[in-house]
Amino acid sequence: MHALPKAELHVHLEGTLEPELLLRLAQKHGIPTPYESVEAARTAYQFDSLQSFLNLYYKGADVLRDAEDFYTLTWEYLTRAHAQNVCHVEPFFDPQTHTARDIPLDAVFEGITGALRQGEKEFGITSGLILCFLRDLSEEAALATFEAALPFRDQFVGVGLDSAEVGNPPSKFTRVFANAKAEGLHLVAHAGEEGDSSYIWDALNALHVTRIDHGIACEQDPVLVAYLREHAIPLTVCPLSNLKLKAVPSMKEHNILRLLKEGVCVTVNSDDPAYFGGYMNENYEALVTHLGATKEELKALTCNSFRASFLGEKDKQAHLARVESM
Ligand SMILES: Nc1ncnc2[nH]cnc12
Ligand SMILES: [Zn+2]
Repeated sequence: MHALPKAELHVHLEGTLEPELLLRLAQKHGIPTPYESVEAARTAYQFDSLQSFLNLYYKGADVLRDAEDFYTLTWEYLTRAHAQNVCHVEPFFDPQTHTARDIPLDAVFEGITGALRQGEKEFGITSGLILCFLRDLSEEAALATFEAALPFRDQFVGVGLDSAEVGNPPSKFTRVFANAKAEGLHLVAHAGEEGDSSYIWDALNALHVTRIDHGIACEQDPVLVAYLREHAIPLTVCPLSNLKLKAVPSMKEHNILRLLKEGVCVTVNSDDPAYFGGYMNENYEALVTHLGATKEELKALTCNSFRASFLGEKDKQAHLARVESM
């Protein structure tokens, strides 16, 4: 499993901020931190809901101030991903978390894409960056963010939707997703994480996304499960995240392998690994330990990660052939 080549399609770069780096950057910028030590930070990372996590996650992101910080953040993530045989990544970032603090967008892009380029050069990790809108903010704010990001259009391949789900349905963002589609961008959205299956339908029908982030609530609606299977709409599932944020009561009750058996294109991802206690391999390991995932199932999940990616057909086939040969 460790040796299997994998693609990661659901990871928030801000969620890869390990306590060690958080403290280092706080010291660099002379910012008081809410944590006295790495241990204190890890102890504080206890959540009972998505919102309780987001409160700490946005607070942590405050230490990211300049291009060098975004470079280091992304580089450290890529180094960990490479050590776990992740060979393609489609990471998210939240520009509004940074522009709200007057961090210029060009510093954010410069740092992130500089590291992604270096990751391809040094590790051979290919990537496609996804710009996420914060759904608890207005669509006007998302539209302004999208306009501001257009000068960097060649540095991202898609747009997504994240932050507090319940009460912020995808259809709130219909216009900005239509604009992104007109720009030829890929469309994804978090849906059915804490929200019910109606959020997934809404993301499909109102935003026309081609991939759903999380999506575990689809099981509430058998018609939706059949739709996802028949239209080959992938789900980027994040098992450890779902456990930590109590989207599932226990790992034993996680539905990822049930959905795999039902023919849904489910994939394994880490979401916010610095906060949820594991990167890609720890997420796969949880499926072996608690759900008895077999080698064939692990291979099917890694194959799905390439099928569900925004790689070109030739690259997908090359990766799939490598997995099949193992
Ligand atoms: N799991 C998650 N759900 C929604 N927004 C997020 N932002 C970072 N992680 C998230
Ligand atoms: Zn997420």
